[in-house]
Amino acid sequence: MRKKLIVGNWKMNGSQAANAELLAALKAGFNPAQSELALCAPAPYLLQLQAALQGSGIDWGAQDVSAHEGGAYTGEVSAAMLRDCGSRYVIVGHSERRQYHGESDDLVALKAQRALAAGLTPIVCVGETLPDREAGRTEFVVKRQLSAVIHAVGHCCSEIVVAYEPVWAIGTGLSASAEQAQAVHAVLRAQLRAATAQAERNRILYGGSMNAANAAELLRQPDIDGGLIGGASLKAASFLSIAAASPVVALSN
Ligand SMILES: O=C(CO)COP(=O)(O)O
Repeated sequence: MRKKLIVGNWKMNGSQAANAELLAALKAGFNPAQSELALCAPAPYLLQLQAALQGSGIDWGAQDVSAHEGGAYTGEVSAAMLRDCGSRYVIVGHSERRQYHGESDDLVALKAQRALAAGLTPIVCVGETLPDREAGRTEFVVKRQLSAVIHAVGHCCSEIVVAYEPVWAIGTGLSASAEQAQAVHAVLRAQLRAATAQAERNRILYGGSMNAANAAELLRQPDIDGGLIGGASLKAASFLSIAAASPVVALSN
């Protein structure tokens, strides 16, 4: 079993003062024997995370990255800049970016490629909307989204993290059931296995209303390797209790 990876996606939340409090509490409560922990913060706070978290065992990263390498792209943040701020991870293709910023599968794939080239681990989000699920299109949609990334990153495929985030479960308080999530994770694992001999290394996270109450059951599933947590990552107590719900793993990967 892979050691669980619990990632907080702060989305557009935080302030220097609130972050300082949250980071101090997380550092004090983090138990590296239980899980790996990472925080994906708004870009202006990455240096604050670097200063606070260096040497703590907690990783950090961003929530988006430019598809361009650098130059005249006003407002964009490059993968190299994120790396320069000590980031290990970057989320790409979050449904909020796909939905509100029109990000296509191909753009997300390019961003994943840029991230890997700069030494970052992309956390590639996939997930169906409620109409997709109701029309029986869940598998088709998530496979199409992941396929674009697999195609773009080629032999680096085993280095990505995948996050299955059903859009209907995000911020709604209505998590997918452990069975629903595991079924989709198994589909994604099979897709990764077909693309790389090292698919057992890939972590596939679940995201969508994961909280202290439902984390243990979700994290017990064989293909759920961790969580991508929104709302519940903004409070130290709830985020740490999700991390503490990770099953104990004898051998880390
Ligand atoms: O979008 C998410 C993480 O990326 C999930 O958000 P919530 O945990 O708030 O549902």
